[in-house]
Amino acid sequence: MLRLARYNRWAFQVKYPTKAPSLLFSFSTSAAESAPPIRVGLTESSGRGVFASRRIGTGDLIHTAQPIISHPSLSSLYTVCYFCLQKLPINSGVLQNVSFCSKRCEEKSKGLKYPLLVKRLACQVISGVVTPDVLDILQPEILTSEKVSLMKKDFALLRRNLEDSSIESDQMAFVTEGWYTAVLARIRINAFRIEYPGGSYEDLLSLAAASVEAEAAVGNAVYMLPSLYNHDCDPNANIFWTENVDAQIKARRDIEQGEELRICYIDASMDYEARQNILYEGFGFRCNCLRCESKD
Ligand SMILES: C[S@@+](CC[C@H](N)C(=O)[O-])C[C@H]1O[C@@H](n2cnc3c(N)ncnc32)[C@H](O)[C@@H]1O
Repeated sequence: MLRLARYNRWAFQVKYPTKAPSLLFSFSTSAAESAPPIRVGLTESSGRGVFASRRIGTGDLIHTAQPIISHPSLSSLYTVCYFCLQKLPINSGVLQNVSFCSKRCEEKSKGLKYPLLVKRLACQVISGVVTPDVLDILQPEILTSEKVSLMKKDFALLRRNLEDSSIESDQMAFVTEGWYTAVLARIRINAFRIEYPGGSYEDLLSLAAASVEAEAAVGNAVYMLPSLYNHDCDPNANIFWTENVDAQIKARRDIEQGEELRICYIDASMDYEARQNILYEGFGFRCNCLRCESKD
């Protein structure tokens, strides 16, 4: 999970509903027939969380999820579809100069190409795909006043960028400093880094190139339901991507009804101190999982 956040004390006014979202879930036919075996509820000490509503077996697909917003990483701009992040075909060793894998993806993205999730979201709102408050339900990062000042500079750039694109002022009336910081505060702690499992020769080549450029991810995306999963350093569920931006969540072991489902936000092979530091510095919380409580 991409977590760039620093979690400091600055009273940030947010709309933060506790109602579970009911949109943007999609369910595979191999998952439960009608609804996934989960419910969203309150945990004792980690805010909202996702719980098993019935027993789930090891390896079961719990649900899949489509993103609210996504964008390719800069090194993948021309190698994956700009909308669904699926790898683009390679033609005789030369990458085709296309950015969408299909007409459908091109139409769904309305042809818009912006490198940042927040700009992408602004464009989606302007083109009527989503409403400006679509991310309000997600937990925001708590921002320092210094961070907000920095964001304001970026905000001015975004406004200028939209004005330069000849977008009518009433169409972008929602693009205020308040909207920008609130959206970014959510993106920063809820965006996932999308990496595909390496397999083919091309995958290995691009992985090698990516490690030189320190960017193995094909892109980033924000989802609704997956953002409600809390972290565990020994998780009982995994989130992963196989060929495009659609996420899959699977059980890593048998899970009893009522048990909280948790995924791992970081590299769980690190030691206790390193994990705690990364989770605190980057994600803004002290991990309360069993593994951390026993300082393993
Ligand atoms: C992506 S959100 C997860 C959903 C969140 N609990 C909510 O109510 O929206 C990440 C936030 O959940 C809390 N959290 C997640 N895992 C945690 C853990 N292992 N220990 C303590 N807090 C945790 C932290 O506040 C963290 O910033």
